[in-house]
Amino acid sequence: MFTAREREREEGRGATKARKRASSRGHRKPSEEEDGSERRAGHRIPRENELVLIRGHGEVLLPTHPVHFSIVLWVAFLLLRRLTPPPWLQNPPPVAARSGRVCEICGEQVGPAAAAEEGDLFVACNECAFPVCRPCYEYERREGNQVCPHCKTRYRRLKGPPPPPPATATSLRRRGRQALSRKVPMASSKVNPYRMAIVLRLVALGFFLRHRMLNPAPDAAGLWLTSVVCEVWFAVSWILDQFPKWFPVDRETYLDRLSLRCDLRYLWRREGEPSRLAAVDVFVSTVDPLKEPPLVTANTVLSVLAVDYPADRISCFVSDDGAAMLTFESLAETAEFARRWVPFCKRFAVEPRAPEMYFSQKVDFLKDKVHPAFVKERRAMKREYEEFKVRVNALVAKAMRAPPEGRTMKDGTPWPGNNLPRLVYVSREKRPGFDHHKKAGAMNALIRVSGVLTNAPFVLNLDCDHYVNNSKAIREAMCFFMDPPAGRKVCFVQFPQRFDGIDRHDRYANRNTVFFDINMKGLDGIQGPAYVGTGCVFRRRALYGHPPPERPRRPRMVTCDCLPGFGRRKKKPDGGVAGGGGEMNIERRFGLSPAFLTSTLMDEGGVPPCSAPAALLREAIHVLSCAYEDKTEWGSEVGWIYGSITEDILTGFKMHCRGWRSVYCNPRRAAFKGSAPVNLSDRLVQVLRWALGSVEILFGRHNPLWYGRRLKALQRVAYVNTAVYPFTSLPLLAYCALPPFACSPASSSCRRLVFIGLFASIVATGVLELRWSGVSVEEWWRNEQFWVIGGVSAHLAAVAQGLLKVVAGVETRFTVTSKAAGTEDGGGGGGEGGELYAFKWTALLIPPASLLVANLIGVVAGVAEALASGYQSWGPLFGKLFFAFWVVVHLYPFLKGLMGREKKIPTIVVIWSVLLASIFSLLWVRIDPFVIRATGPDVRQCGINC
Ligand SMILES: O=c1ccn([C@@H]2O[C@H](COP(=O)(O)OP(=O)(O)O[C@H]3O[C@H](CO)[C@@H](O)[C@H](O)[C@H]3O)[C@@H](O)[C@H]2O)c(=O)[nH]1
Ligand SMILES: [Mn+2]
Ligand SMILES: [Zn+2]
Ligand SMILES: [Zn+2]
Repeated sequence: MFTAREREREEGRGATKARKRASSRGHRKPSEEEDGSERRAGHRIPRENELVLIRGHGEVLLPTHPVHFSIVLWVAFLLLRRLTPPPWLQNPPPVAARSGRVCEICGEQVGPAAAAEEGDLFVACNECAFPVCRPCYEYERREGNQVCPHCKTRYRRLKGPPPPPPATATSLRRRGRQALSRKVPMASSKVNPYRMAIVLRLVALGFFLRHRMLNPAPDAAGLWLTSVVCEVWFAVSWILDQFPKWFPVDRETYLDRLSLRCDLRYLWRREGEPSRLAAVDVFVSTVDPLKEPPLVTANTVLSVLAVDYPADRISCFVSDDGAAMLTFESLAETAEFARRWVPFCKRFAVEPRAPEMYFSQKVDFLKDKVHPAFVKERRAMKREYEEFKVRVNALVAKAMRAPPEGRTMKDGTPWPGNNLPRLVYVSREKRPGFDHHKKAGAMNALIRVSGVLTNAPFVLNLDCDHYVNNSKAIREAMCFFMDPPAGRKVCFVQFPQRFDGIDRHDRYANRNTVFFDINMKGLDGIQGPAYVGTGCVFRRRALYGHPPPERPRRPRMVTCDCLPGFGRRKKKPDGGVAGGGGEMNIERRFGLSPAFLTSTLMDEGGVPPCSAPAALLREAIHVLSCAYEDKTEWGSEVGWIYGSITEDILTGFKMHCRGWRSVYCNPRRAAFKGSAPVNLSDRLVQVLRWALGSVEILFGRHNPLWYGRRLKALQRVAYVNTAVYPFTSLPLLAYCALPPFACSPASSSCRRLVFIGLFASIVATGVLELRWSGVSVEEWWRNEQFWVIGGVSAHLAAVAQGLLKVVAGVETRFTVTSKAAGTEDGGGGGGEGGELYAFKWTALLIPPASLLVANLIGVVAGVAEALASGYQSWGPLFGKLFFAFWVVVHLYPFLKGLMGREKKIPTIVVIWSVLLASIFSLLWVRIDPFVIRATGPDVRQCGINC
């Protein structure tokens, strides 16, 4: 309820604060420092900390306010259906229903539950309801392997007839105690062959390396040694990548059961009794309104505010790291527009709830929507959104041209009512001389502010471009957190990153499906997925550096109005505060804000009821000051962890080290969607940043090789892989650059066998991996290609920069990726607008371009030479050609990216690469570092017996 003016009054009053604020900038001057152009020059401009609490109210559609409106509708719905819950509230459709209730073992009809009865069908497995007839079931229990053939749950003895009754509201309520989620191991028919292939590949690799080591080439020792070192490194990096994928799992959530536990009671709750769903603070980070257009952030915020969750349990905090007037003003517009948008979304249950994406969907929006008012409302809404866009874009235009007389603050009038989720704009203080720690610093500022203002026990973190695509996403996460025994050990629930607006063929592997659908599922079977920076719901306690609760307590068999193991714990904090607490300790840990310290002690979240808004606000500004974290454990033990620009990996790693587990949640409708860099240069810069962050982790305090007592072994392997993968770029470069490596190793039949075996096992693991994960061959291939492209450019640069940081202390920078505004250039699908072809010069383009040229020259020269010198040289040529070809096909998307739409390679790239390539080949011919000159006339013969 704070308007800008009130805020200024607040600030004016804080006399002590003003003293703390060093020197000249004692009061806020809305002058040229607000200017976008100055801000553009760099993000280090010291800014006053500012915080405005904006609260909107919902549009009244019915006598009740909008949140309750949907509930009222729902009650009516339930009553109409005589308390049979709506389909989405019922169990996930059992497999039986889908397959027509035919036994999956013998093909007979699945009979009735009890011999004497008609009606309900026999259900063998209470977990997944996989259709198995009673005779088959009996047989499986007596002589078979006694588990459900589908989900592998042990069959429980079914005494006599009682099958689970069909779902009714009453029975559902009784089942209210059931698990909210379930781990679904991959079908063993898919995973076991995969594991076998891995073992075979390991064996073949062993033979291959043994063969290579036992057969040195005496006349080309350098070449031989290099190749063996490279091959051993490739083998190691493969093992690091492979073994964490040994236990892949999927998960299933039961939103219906969650609803039942929380919403039904919410429905029938007494006046004033809050919902049972835990509160969630949503953090949205943005930094540069020019690269991250306000409309993108606005859409993300709108999708958060409209999420399918009780409004009083959601607060949205936007971190503006650029302290941009533009971001603030567009946010004020957004809050205003949300008053219409949110009720509309909830009333008609539209998806997604980011208006830009919603209105650009090319689907028949009338399908399945029978509500008579819908068409009219939708049209009106669309018009309003267009007007909103015009207003926001006008703000952007205004920000571009700085008025000479300086800017004035737009005055928000206080918004009456409070039916929307809270929306808070936060811009932390930054000053020269203070490291602001990039995104991690911004997130830590938000977690403190939110701790003071709302203190929800859960926190959702989103990048400004990652909007909520599935309005039930937060509920999905709650299915894991609120599951009594297992949920208490869960520190975060990570959703995969999915993207809009990527070109159809995903030329630069932006979707990252191999990572999100293979590696992450593998990790989920060990200790849990890594945190990837966005689309992640945290337990606040885990962010505060607490370890997981020690002994998981059995769920209490209690009356249904209590949530076992959740919310009613009356115990003291789990001794997480190092050394068991004490005021001194917790101050040293969290800093000197009494309000914040109090909030960390609130076991179930929330702020003390007596706190006055003005005092809270003052305290919120205090915890935003840039010196707040001095001599505290922020960034080292608490909150987002500093020291790497991939703060995400490090933050998740730290939690896993403390013994927490995380969960990977992959609902059918993607939970969140974001934008990815579209053109080659941006993509390379992004990959460079990630790789550099990894190198920083490797050289930092949190080296996964030894850090972390409670990290599981395979999880450690995965983190080691994350930290060392950029180094694979070195052998990769060697392999791509030295064609003579290509000497065919196949001369004796035994060697040939080893080679073929290796090759076959590589193909087999690949194919089987794709089979269990459902990733397509094209996606896999793009990933391989980009592994080479990124490897010989971005990863290489990352290794160099990382070493520079270690040796010379050169600080690393966070280059934000540009986000396309809206979906104009093909957003929802396609994305083949100008952006894809945009060419931006970066030095990262040089190495792959040189390699491309060198290998193309190699192919031509090789063929020419072979033609000149006759038959006998075709053998070795084949090997050379093979590898040159391998390099060229991998770099092909890179070539396409270079050529742009006009299919012309920019001159500068041509010059550079031809130069480098010719220097390189000259060196190669002249000096020939590896090949000791052979005696014969054929001087350029390769040293290895070929
Ligand atoms: O000083 C900074 C720099 C960045 N950001 C925010 O960080 C987010 C991620 O930046 P982006 O340029 O989109 O990077 P991506 O490579 O797309 O992001 C991935 O990788 C990052 C780590 O490198 C993670 O932080 C992100 O969550 C993850 O989505 C954006 O919301 C930015 O606004 C800040 O808040 N402050
Ligand atoms: Mn991003
Ligand atoms: Zn059968
Ligand atoms: Zn089953």
